[in-house]
Amino acid sequence: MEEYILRTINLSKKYKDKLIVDNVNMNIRRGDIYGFIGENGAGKTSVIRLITGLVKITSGNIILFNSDIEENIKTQRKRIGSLIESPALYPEMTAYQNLEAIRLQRGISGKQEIDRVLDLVNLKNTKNKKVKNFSLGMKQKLAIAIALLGDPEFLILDEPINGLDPVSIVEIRELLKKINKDKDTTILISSHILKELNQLATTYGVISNGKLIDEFSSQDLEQRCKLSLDIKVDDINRAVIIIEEQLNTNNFKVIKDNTIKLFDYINQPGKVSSVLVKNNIEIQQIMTNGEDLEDYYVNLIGGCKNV
Ligand SMILES: Nc1ncnc2c1ncn2[C@@H]1O[C@H](COP(=O)(O)OP(=O)(O)OP(=O)(O)O)[C@@H](O)[C@H]1O
Repeated sequence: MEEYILRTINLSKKYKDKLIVDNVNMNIRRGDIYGFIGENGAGKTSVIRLITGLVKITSGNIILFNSDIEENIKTQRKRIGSLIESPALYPEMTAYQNLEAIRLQRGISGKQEIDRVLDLVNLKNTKNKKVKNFSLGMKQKLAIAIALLGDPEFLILDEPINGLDPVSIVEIRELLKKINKDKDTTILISSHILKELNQLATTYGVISNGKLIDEFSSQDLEQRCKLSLDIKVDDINRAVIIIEEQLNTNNFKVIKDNTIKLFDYINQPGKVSSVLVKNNIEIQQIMTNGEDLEDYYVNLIGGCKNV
């Protein structure tokens, strides 16, 4: 049976009369790297704040580690490590001192935990450097190290790669993959840049105007974005037989409107149409189809280019 780390049931948040999180049903399984995508202002941070208990739910429910009772959820939240917006760092302190202060605040035992997280985020060699002299990338890595203190089972990162240079993005991506693989840490990571999540996420949730408009696995996404030759014909049953017998392929599926989605012969529409026409099949339309991830996302959220 699948084990869910988090499910939200019609999760909603209203500010004044405006519903900014609108009946969100989210499903995150153990071991998922859940890419939470949405344009600016879509509601990603608001959902994350509801999950982590920073703001009160207007209506709906959260099931966290199989628990949906408010008192238990409070306890279960201790199993979460989170980075939400920029954390308050002590600028006059080093990375080590910042982590030590937070370790003590949170009551996490063992100083060796600091070395562990500093090592993970590759900040061990910053020694006496004060945080005020850190680059944005270093500060972000320190923020992730803070979220990793105590080795949480569920890591929630709100836009952790925002504004980072490409090298830091790759580093953080590799780090997240590593802890997911080594520790089976479940990760929820939000971004408005689909391309960045694409190399990381195993599951996606897409939010737009406060509504979770889609949730799918990376395999689904690959399938949905796959290139195909779409052929609309008058007689679908015969066309299928001809494709199987004369083009020797069953790498296709029949979709709506008498259309066959053929995943072979993509660059040979002439060959496919001539075989069908020779067998008296009327071709009403033939076109290559397929989207890259960006197109897919833009289409999904209704043509919003702000991604
Ligand atoms: N405390 C608040 N009071 C009123 N409106 C709010 C509050 N917090 C957020 N909002 C509104 O809720 C909407 C969603 O904001 P949110 O920050 O969750 O989006 P987001 O997807 O995280 O965007 P971004 O990528 O820009 O961070 C926005 O329209 C925002 O103005």
